[in-house]
Amino acid sequence: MAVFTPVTLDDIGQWIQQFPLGKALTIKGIASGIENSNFFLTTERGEYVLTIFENLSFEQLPFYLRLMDHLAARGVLVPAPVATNTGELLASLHGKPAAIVSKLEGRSQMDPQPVHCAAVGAMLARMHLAGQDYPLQQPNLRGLAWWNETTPQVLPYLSDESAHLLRAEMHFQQAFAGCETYRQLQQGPVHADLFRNNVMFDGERLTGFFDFYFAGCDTWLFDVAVTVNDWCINLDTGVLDTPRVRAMLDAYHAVRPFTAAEQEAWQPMLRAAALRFWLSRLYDFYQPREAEMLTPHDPTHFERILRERIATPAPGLY
Ligand SMILES: Nc1ncnc2c1ncn2[C@@H]1O[C@H](COP(=O)(O)OP(=O)(O)OP(=O)(O)O)[C@@H](O)[C@H]1O
Ligand SMILES: N[C@@H](CCO)C(=O)O
Repeated sequence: MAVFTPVTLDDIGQWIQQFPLGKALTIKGIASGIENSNFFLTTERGEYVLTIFENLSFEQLPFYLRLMDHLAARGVLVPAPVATNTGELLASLHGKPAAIVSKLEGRSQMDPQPVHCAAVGAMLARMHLAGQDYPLQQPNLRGLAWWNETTPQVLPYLSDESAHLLRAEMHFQQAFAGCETYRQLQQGPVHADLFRNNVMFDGERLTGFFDFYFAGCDTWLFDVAVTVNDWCINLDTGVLDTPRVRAMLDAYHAVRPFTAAEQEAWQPMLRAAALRFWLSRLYDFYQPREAEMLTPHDPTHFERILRERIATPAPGLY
């Protein structure tokens, strides 16, 4: 469990009054999650999720919360932040930024079938389109600049073979990010971490995307690649499962058709998406933060996926 900042009902008795939610009735720490402290909160008005942000600042957070607000207002299924009585989406709790968002129904689908992948693909395309007129700008903070900064910090811990792969892939991705095809890719706000544990389903019905705290402005294709690399693979080998890949890409394409530049960039983008999570998992593994009972994710999973994407071409976008 990772509740970094404990909160009791007593702590929030007064605090909750700044929201139009009535009295707080129950609060319960949520066991999963490695970035923030999350709680299920029941008030007189309903069920919500309270998040205390452990790493993001008051300056950084409006980008994420206003994005969720923007998307929710346009019918994309995401948690809607609850504004305070003075219209703020953020409040301070135990000296840290905190927000209350609506609670999504359902649970994560950790063994997705093509029907789930299709629902995710269609909603992802809707999200990209709905984000087009989002006025705030923030780069993907886990993009190429962060990879450049992080690579030398993790290289000393790697075997020769893995270090060679990391160096070679960084060269490849630097060239890719500078090429003409890359420049033609559509960009906008992206989720950037749309793994199975960040989507809720009620049976086959998608009820929402959540955990937007890695979102930023990046290519839409990067978002698609991150999502395919988690939803549409054999988890033991990293090999893509064609029926799930097709279901996700076809459903996306039906809402927001992929472009020729995106088709050309697809194979390197799948590698970029694998590299991003290999690097962040290496970083978390070798530079662990202090946290209660925190288990870092396994970096070798994404090393395996990266090797597989280099070795085997993925099905095309369309
Ligand atoms: N809006 C929501 N509705 C319902 N459940 C939610 C919501 N937000 C978070 N949760 C629950 O809280 C858990 C942890 O949330 P979240 O994934 O955002 O945490 P995190 O610390 O950012 O973790 P990580 O980055 O590892 O995914 C989720 O697995 C989910 O069960
Ligand atoms: N989805 C990330 C964790 C951060 O949300 C990972 O699996 O490495």
